Amino acid sequence: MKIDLLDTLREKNPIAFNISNFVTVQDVANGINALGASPIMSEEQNEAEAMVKMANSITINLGAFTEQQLNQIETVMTFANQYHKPIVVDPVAVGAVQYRLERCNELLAQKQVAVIRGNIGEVAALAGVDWNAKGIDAGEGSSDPVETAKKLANKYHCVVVASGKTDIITNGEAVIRVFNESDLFKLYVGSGDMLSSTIGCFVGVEEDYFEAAQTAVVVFDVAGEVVAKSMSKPLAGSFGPQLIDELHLIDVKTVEKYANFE
Ligand SMILES: Nc1ncnc2c1ncn2[C@@H]1O[C@H](COP(=O)(O)OP(=O)(O)O)[C@@H](O)[C@H]1O
Ligand SMILES: Cc1ncsc1CCOP(=O)(O)O
Ligand SMILES: [Mg+2]
Repeated sequence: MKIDLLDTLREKNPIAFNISNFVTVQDVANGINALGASPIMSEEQNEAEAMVKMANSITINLGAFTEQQLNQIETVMTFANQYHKPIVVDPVAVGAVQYRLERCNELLAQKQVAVIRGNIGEVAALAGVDWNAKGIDAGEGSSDPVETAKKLANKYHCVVVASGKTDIITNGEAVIRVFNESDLFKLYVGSGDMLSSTIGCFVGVEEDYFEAAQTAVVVFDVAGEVVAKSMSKPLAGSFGPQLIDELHLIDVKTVEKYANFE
C-alpha cells in the first residue's frame, strides 16, 4: 500500500471539486481542507465546464439531490469524462429509495467513474444483490460483502469501496480489507461523505485508483481510530471536530504504525 501518497497529496494540494449535500457539506470541506486538499463546491450548471477543467478530481455525493441538481451532475460527469478527470460517486441511500437507485444506475451506465464508495447496503443495491438497507445506513443482509463489492466493480468497471466496520476495497479482482474502526463513526453523520471526498482527494493525485482508494481509506480510518482512543469521553458530538483535527495532524508514520489491513 502506498501510504506516502499522503505526502504527495499535501505537496500537490489538489483541487477537489465536490457536489455535496446540504447536510454535511461543511464537514466535508473542512475535513479535506485540513487533510491537505483544496475543496471547491458548486451547484451551478453554467460553471460546470470551468469547474471540471480546474479540478484534479470530482466527488459526486447523491445525498440530497433535486431534479435541477441531477441535470448539473450529468453535465459535470460528461465534462469529467471528456477532460479525463476522475469521478468518485457516493450513492447515499440508494438501497432504501428506488428513485435514487434508478437515477444512480442511469448515471453509472452512461458515464465512467473511478470509484464508487458506499456502505454495504448501497453497494448491494447497485450490484443487484439482496440486502435490507435502512435509510442512509447499511442495514442488514446475509450476502457476502466481498463478492457483492466485486460484482459492482465488474458491473461498472471501476474501483468499489464498501465501507463498514471492515472496509472492503476492490477493483473487481484484488481485494483489500481495512480493519481500523471505531463505533463513533456510526454516530457521526457525514463520516461516509467525508470518506468519499477523501478518496476524491487521493484519486486527484494518483492515477492508480485502486491504490488511491486504499490509501484514502487507511488514512481516514486510522485518523478516526486514533481520535476515538484518545477521547476521555467518547461522544458523538465532539468526535467530528476532532476527526477534522486529526486529518490535519496525521502523518505517514502514524498511519504506518496503526494501519491494520490485509
Ligand atoms: N460498524 C462500524 N464500526 C466501526 N466503523 C464503522 C462502522 N461502520 C462504518 N464505519 C466507518 O465509518 C466510515 C463511514 O462508513 P459508513 O458508515 O459505512 O458510511 P455511511 O456513513 O455512508 O453509511 C468508514 O470509515 C468506516 O470504516
Ligand atoms: C442525513 C442525510 N440525509 C441526506 S444526506 C445525509 C448525510 C449522509 O451522510 P453519511 O452517509 O456520510 O452518513
Ligand atoms: Mg453515506
